[in-house]
Amino acid sequence: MSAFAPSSAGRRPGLQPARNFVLLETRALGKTFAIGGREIVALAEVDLALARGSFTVIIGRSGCGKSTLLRVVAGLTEPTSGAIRYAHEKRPTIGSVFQEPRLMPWLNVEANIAFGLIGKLPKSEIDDRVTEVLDLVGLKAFRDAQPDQLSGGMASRVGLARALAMKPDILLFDEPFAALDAFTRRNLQQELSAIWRTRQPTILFVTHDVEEAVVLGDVILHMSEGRVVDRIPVPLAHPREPTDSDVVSIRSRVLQRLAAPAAFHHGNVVPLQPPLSIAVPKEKIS
Ligand SMILES: Nc1ncnc2c1ncn2[C@@H]1O[C@H](COP(=O)(O)OP(=O)(O)OP(=O)(O)O)[C@@H](O)[C@H]1O
Repeated sequence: MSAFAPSSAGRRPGLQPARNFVLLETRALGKTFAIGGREIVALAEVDLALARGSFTVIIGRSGCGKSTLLRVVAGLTEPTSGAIRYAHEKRPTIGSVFQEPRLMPWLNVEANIAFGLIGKLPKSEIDDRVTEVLDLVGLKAFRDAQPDQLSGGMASRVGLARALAMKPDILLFDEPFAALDAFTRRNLQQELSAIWRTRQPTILFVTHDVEEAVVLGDVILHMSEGRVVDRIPVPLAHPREPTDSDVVSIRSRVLQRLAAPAAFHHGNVVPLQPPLSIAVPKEKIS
């Protein structure tokens, strides 16, 4: 599809203002499934705009369509209605990270990470990429380890490294840290935040955890019944700590908005007012 201008100010909550170049945009995206003769509407009408280098977090109740949206954006499932548009002729490359790292048990860490690159790059370049991403996720010493020799957190890091090694235009995360203990989860959040700050990938991240959403995201989209019903900017500088007073205060306001999203439906989006002391990073979506 041909290049398109960044969308104008959020017509519906999933769209964002036109300050950054939009890499991928969905318009009225719909997906229905049939189960036993019954029609299930997983996505009703999703508008979403991913600006290059943005970190968008999706939260919402179980069954509201988050994973389906990721699958449609990843090209793993065809939408039933609506459209996905890209900034370039070519579909952006997309990497996915799931709750279970889905490593191949018969391959060691290096081979798991290199797998998707074999045949696409010369061996020396693959080796360099593996070294680079293992360094990023702090697992250089485990290059030769087998998956069953890793802890859950280490396996998650390998899953993240594998996605990073592909250097995709967009990284999709489906509750990647949900199964981990609080300490490992916090470490991985910090590592992901650092990787995002240094490499600026475009990220779409699904979580049930509001604190995680506020610590990581530039913008939080609330999904309900297959729609984006609220768009909440998080205009805080990175890195963020869960205990930062600004994070705590935005988290509690997000929780309030989750409880009463109707007031913010359909473009009637009221940005959270950050305290005056908060530095709003330049180049970020407001
Ligand atoms: N392959 C499928 N076949 C039939 N129905 C499906 C399929 N995938 C998803 N659904 C239905 O679509 C709806 C949305 O599911 P989805 O997995 O996207 O929700 P979710 O928000 O990711 O939930 P959770 O937070 O529990 O992971 C649900 O009603 C689910 O039953």
